[in-house]
Amino acid sequence: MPSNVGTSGQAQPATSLAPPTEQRPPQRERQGSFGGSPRVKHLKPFNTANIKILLLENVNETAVKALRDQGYQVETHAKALSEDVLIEKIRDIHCIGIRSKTKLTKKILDAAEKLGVIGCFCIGTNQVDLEYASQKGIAVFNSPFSNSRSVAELVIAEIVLLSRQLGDRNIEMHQGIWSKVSANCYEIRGKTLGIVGYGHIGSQLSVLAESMGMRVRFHDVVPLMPLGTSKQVGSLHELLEISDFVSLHVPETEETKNMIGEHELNKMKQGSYLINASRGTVVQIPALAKALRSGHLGGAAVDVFPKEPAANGKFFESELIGCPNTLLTPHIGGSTEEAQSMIGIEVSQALIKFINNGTSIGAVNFPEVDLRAIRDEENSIRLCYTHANVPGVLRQITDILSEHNVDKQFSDSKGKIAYLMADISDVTPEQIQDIYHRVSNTPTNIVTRVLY
Ligand SMILES: NC(=O)C1=CN([C@@H]2O[C@H](COP(=O)(O)OP(=O)(O)OC[C@H]3O[C@@H](n4cnc5c(N)ncnc54)[C@H](O)[C@@H]3O)[C@@H](O)[C@H]2O)C=CC1
Ligand SMILES: O=C(O)C(=O)COP(=O)(O)O
Repeated sequence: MPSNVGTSGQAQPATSLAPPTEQRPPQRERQGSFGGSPRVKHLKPFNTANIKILLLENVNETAVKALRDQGYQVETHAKALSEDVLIEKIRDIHCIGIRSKTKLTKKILDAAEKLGVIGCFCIGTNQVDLEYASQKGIAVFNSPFSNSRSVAELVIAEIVLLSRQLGDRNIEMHQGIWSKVSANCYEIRGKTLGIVGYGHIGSQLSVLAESMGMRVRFHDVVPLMPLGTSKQVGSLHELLEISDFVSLHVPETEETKNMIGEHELNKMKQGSYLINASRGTVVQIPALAKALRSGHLGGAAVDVFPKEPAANGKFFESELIGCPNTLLTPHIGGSTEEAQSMIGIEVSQALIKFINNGTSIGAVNFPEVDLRAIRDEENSIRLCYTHANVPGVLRQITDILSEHNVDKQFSDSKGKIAYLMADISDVTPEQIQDIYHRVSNTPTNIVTRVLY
């Protein structure tokens, strides 16, 4: 992170922590003071132009604008970068924004010398080594539901398309073939939709499907409130056996990898349909291709693949190409103007709050910590301390801060790490330097930042 946003125990020069008044950011806006409530300080890093942000995979303009408006240096790329280029680029940056394609592995994160925060401008965070990121004190944010509606609408369309074999009819017409058939074409009214994973997308789909007259059943690993007249069933196998359509909406985890293979496909009804807009690894593609070619399944719609091309125009290969009544889409479930614009706003705001204020609310791999606004006083600071979650740390911090006026403090832990925020008033530049130096040199330090 930038000069005043220290990393891993490296003491920063005094000037970077306590700039002279004339070097401070312009006087910040002040919050309205109903009933004489105290003015609040809008924290900002010392020099926002020092903060370098790399945005990949065509992250929406709403995010680019919001981040540039903060004064950060923002570099954008329309595509994912190759591993070699990414390793080079990530070395020097403080924040990276990605979508579902960029894999932030241990190797890549190890190359990132200053990285403090990652923004996934999508729902899935499986492309990031979350545990390793937290060990390195890197917070990861995503957009948990801004594209859920777009995915649910796509699936509704696919249910109708599959049921009427529209994909195949469309291909035939473009080849000049007139083939008017009604055999094995159905209305969706009264058919059973089986949803696997009844979270944001699955439950939204449930509501839309019922409004089209479908009967909805779902399977999830946790008991959930069924919406409308839908019902949760006892097991995945039970769901597969009773459904005319099965739609997958689970995250990529160890448990969901290869969740649908030959055995599961055989459990599905003769002539039923499978839809996968979750993650490519959830379905075993050779088994699905076999079930489609044999006619056991009536069709499938697949939006996500175990291996996806890195960019538009690159070659796509799959055993599913040419299978009957099979709709293949290039991972566009969340690709609508509405979703991308909302995601851009939501994730950029989370990144700005973390960089400027230390707020980790909404982080997927970090303890969620926030403090009410800091008092607008010249000599007040906010300490943000990410540390190993072991006994005795708070005692050390209390010792260091005991000579100062701690206005408020909050800390929380998640797994192996913990995160503490403390607002301290009436500190001189020398004292700020001393606090920073002592805290960042504690044996449990992962990242220490001082904001003002
Ligand atoms: N195709 C696309 O463009 C998009 C794909 N996605 C994918 O869809 C996934 C689901 O998204 P949301 O609904 O927002 O997630 P969510 O987290 O709201 O819901 C996921 C649900 O799956 C359940 N679940 C987890 N493991 C399970 C298992 N083994 N068996 C049954 N249920 C299980 C969870 O309990 C949860 O209720 C995302 O993780 C992402 O990978 C999301 C957005 C766009
Ligand atoms: O939101 C998700 O998890 C998605 O899969 C959408 O990914 P994308 O932003 O289109 O790369």
